[in-house]
Amino acid sequence: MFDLHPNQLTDGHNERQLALQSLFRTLEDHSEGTVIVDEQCKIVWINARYADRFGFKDPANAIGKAVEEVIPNSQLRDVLKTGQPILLDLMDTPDRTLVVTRLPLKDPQGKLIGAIGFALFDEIQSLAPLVAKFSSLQKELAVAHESLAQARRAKYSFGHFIGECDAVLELKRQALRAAQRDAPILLLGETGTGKEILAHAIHAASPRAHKPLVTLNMAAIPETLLEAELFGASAGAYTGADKKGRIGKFQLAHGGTLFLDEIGDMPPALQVKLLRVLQDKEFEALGSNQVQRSDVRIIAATSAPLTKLIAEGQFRADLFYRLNVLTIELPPLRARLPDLTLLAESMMNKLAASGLGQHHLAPCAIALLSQYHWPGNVRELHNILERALMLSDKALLEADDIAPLLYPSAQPNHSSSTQSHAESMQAFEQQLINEALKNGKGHIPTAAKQLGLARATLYKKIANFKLEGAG
Ligand SMILES: Nc1ncnc2c1ncn2[C@@H]1O[C@H](COP(=O)(O)OP(=O)(O)OP(=O)(O)O)[C@@H](O)[C@H]1O
Repeated sequence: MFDLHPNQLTDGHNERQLALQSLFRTLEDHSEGTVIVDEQCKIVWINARYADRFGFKDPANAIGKAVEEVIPNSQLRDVLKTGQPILLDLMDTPDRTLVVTRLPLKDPQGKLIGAIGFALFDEIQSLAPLVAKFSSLQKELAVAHESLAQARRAKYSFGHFIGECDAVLELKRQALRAAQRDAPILLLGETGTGKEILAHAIHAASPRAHKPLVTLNMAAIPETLLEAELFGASAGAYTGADKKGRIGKFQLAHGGTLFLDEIGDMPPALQVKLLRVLQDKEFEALGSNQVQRSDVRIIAATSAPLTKLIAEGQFRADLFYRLNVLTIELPPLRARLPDLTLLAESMMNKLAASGLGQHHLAPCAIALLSQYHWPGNVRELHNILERALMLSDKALLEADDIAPLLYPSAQPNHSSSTQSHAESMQAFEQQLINEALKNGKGHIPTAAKQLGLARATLYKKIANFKLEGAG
């Protein structure tokens, strides 16, 4: 195909020139059409075959015309604008789709002087398997994007936050007002008081509602992975599975809201980086020095005593002041007992729908629940009711059905009647911890939450008891 004579190849000066000429001739001979335009995108040359395809019997009649007057869907003007080739593309013509290549033409000094287009072939059918695969991959991608977007929408609105007592109405008023602003929000409250529901509701009521809501729980991710989880990692920042790089939660939440749960557990080094994002709206991915802009609204939550953590040097005061702009305190369940019946009935309705049968609470059961101190708050109420429903067939639950679940140690335990008070208490605590670990499938932060204990306290207790499966 390349009609170079072997002697000509030994001439180093001519080699490149000959190769270029030969390449052009080969493409010209074997393509369906060739067109060359000048820097104004006017046709300076078109071969007869190509001109004929567009209704010009004599190619000379196409010369001097703007390329689009002859080839309506030509993109050669884009090549002139960008100076970049379009190596492979599909172009529709009135009778068929062509596979085309478009290249910029430059003079020896590199100045753009025009562009050249080749219609490589019109046998689009030969590309059918490739095109079919491409369109099926595109469809799969669209489905995956949709389900990801679904996962990043708010799951709860203010309607899901059950409660009508004065404290809760005031809480909802504050949250609704905060939703309209763009400053960070800090949600404070004991474990199980509904901070996560409220974060979702705030996002759903904010002007960012149609953008993603992304959540990261600081206590649930090992410290070594947190930075990449939050800010992303550039390719090569890692070895192993993540060596391709990673998109961080800040990028995923772009335009929307980032909910940072258990902010009190954020490692000090990351606190500095978060502070910078809050101040300057800038950050860099792990292993990259490229500065990225962040348009993310932060909602942070914690059940930890932040002021105590600051005093102990575990939480930065400057970060606290940045976060502590719109602060909302969620009251514990024991401070909103008027809502207990409403909460319990709503939970029992949901549990009934999940197949546990419709139950109600007798006044004596409600009185008993109202006396309890609820260290695990609304989450604990849900657990107690779920267990009561599983254990009883009665439609109307009474105090006797609930008491053993609230105060198991108060129940007679004949096998341990010879134990001292301290031994009984220890056995009881061990049993509680074992149960929480079982419920949480060995996950210590989950078990700690259920028990209303700090993680560090639970670790210590487990070490003392030498519990099996503490994981
Ligand atoms: N006001 C409420 N109405 C209905 N359900 C609630 C309410 N508050 C909490 N819950 C339920 O209690 C459980 C715990 O709520 P959530 O996770 O929002 O609490 P949290 O304060 O974020 O807890 P933690 O600090 O342990 O993460 C969830 O199942 C939630 O649905």
